[in-house]
Amino acid sequence: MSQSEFIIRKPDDWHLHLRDGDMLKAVVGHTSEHFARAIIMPNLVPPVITTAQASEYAKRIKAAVPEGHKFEPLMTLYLTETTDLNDLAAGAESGLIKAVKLYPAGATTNSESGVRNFETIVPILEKMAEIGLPLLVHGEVTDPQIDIFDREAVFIERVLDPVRTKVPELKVVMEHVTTSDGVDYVMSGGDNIGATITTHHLIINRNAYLAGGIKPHYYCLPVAKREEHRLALRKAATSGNAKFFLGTDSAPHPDGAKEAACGCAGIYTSLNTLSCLAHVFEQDGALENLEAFASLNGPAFYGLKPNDQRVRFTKSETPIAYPDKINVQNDKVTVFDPGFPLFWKHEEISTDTI
Ligand SMILES: NC(=O)N[C@@H](CC(=O)O)C(=O)O
Ligand SMILES: [Zn+2]
Ligand SMILES: [Zn+2]
Repeated sequence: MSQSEFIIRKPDDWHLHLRDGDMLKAVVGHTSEHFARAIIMPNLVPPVITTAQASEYAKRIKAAVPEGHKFEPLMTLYLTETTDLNDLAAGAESGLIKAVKLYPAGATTNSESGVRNFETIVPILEKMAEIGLPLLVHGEVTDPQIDIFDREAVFIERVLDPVRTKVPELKVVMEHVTTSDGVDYVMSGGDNIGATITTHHLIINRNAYLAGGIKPHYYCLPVAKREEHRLALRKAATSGNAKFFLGTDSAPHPDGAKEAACGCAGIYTSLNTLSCLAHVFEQDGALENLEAFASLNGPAFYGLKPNDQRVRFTKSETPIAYPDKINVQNDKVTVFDPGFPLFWKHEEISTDTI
């Protein structure tokens, strides 16, 4: 399909790191400008474990949203082995808590308070299944014996599948799926499993951070895999299949923390994500499925209505300009460089005109 303009419902981001304090203030506008809602990751330091903490964090996010933007943070709790089941159920009941995030301890940024023994959380998962609260998983094992490129596939076999067999009614989202193994597992898993796919995993493979010098701004977790896996993700995302939806996993770190001997994992994509996605979907001849991926499949999985607002995408003749870095206090955050120029602009339009 060759076209230079199209309109979709306003997208949501089903996996987002906003951080806190100065970083939150610096980044939230890049999301709230183009997304109506986002699932907010709870891996702060200290993590967001209780409903009261989530409620306070939601207030700080709302206070940081620039004037004129309408944005709803969808709050999550960080699952620990000592999470209070009653607090979690009450948080869900109140409507504030939309999901619970499982980090295997040590798997990624700020995951030290995560879960070591998966048996301990079974009663919590049973309660979540009962009340229909989704479990969001960072799907990688932490066993040092397992090669980092295999950690997602081994997580499915050792943790995810046994958990789903034990608690079959549990709704699960495999966050930032990166392998064909993950895509196949989700595809064959019935209605109560879905997956988010990031923008960057649709664009980069492992050469991006390893070939021609080490490139810390393409380093994230799960690490981008071989090209065949990227292609499997592209196929899943652009197919329109309701199980797959956008979760940018935009994860800002100051440059100083990434350009280091032990650099942090995370790629900052909020600022140019929608232009990148339009490029990807156009390349794959699937612009008609961008709305499903970015605006329809996520709400359907979460049992929410899609947004009423509309966004118009227009393809410009010349590449669009965007900053390669943003300022945060005394440091910078590098914006994701897709490696090709971007031509798709987008703006919210008045619904009276459609
Ligand atoms: N994706 C990342 O590489 N980093 C995320 C954590 C996560 O989502 O695993 C972060 O919080 O920085
Ligand atoms: Zn993660
Ligand atoms: Zn993340």
